[in-house]
Amino acid sequence: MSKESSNGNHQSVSKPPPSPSPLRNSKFFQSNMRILVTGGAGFIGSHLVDRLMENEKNEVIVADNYFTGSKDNLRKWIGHPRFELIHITEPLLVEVDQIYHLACPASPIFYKYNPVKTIKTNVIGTLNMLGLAKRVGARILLTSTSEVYGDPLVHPQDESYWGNVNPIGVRSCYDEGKRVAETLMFDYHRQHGIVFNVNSHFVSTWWDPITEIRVARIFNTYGPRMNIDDGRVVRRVQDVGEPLTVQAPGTQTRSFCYVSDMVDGLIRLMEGENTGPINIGNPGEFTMLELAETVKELIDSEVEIKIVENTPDDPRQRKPDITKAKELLGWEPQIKLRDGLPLMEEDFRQRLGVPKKK
Ligand SMILES: O=c1ccn([C@@H]2O[C@H](COP(=O)(O)OP(=O)(O)O[C@H]3OC[C@@H](O)[C@H](O)[C@H]3O)[C@@H](O)[C@H]2O)c(=O)[nH]1
Repeated sequence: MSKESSNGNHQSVSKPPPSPSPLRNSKFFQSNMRILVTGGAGFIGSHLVDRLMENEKNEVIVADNYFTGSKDNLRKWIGHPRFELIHITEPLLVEVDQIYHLACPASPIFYKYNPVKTIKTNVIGTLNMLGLAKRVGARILLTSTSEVYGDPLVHPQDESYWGNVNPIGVRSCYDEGKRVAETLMFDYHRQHGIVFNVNSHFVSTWWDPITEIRVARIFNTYGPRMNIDDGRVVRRVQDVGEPLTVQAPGTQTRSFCYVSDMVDGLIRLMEGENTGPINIGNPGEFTMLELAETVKELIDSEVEIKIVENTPDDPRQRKPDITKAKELLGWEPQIKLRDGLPLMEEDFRQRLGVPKKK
């Protein structure tokens, strides 16, 4: 807000800052952090909720439409006094301090199933969450994706790379959707709360703070609680009793991050001082054939590896440069693929009721 002064410059108008809720400062009410997690019933979301709930000062609200997530993932928190679960597809009116915005189908088979819904989730969903963040002054973190790099021509990918995305391809509902979501995040950040005078000098507007944003570009993630029907490669190569389907040519690469490492990176980003975008992923790079061979070696030595047809626009290589995450967040992944795969397999066997192979 600004007004014209006698010398023609815009001056900031004095307006008292919003006073914090009296309850927050009361000695009987600990200053809890109220955190919204969209997509919190999903694979990464539910692990994030577990970690946030471990802190007794946090109250967690999950908003999910259960398209790919499941209440089952949050079983242990349902009914907890610091936890709330909302079934939602529409704009949301809540008072929160932080928003982790994860909601979006992430497996290619799911996001390509209803591409219009996918892009709407990324564009309209992110706009709604930014509107909420702005209204209540919450810090918002977007889980963007390594798919913003498309079929990358730079390897490994660092955050300064603009990507190589087919804007009209079958994956673009997700890739371009996330790219727009990133744009919205930075536009809100730049636009809101900044007032310039006529000489283009910045005038601080402490009562209307800049929307605080955090953008994580997350790379392929795996671990317990992935949807049984997820269809992503780490899930598929663990289909008990089924051949391991490797999509041709099998030389394409991915880098797989265990879910607990991912959650740790997201929380560090949220709590830190950097907007990002920051790559969160494990730089250990494998071809899909190497992945299948590793599963064969660790989990089922008799399983057949079958080469099947690939899908359009499949990125040929992907590996995060995590220099920024290391330097700015003090983060790097701890769990190697060889250690994480058996943990994931154990979870799948338990959920499917399948005995361990001798
Ligand atoms: O059964 C399968 C499935 C997939 N694949 C191959 O495995 C590779 C990885 O495919 P996935 O379906 O697991 O996931 P993608 O890497 O293509 O996309 C993922 O990227 C990062 C995230 O943001 C998303 O989770 C997702 O879009 C691809 O090269 C694919 O061709 C197989 O070889 N066999």
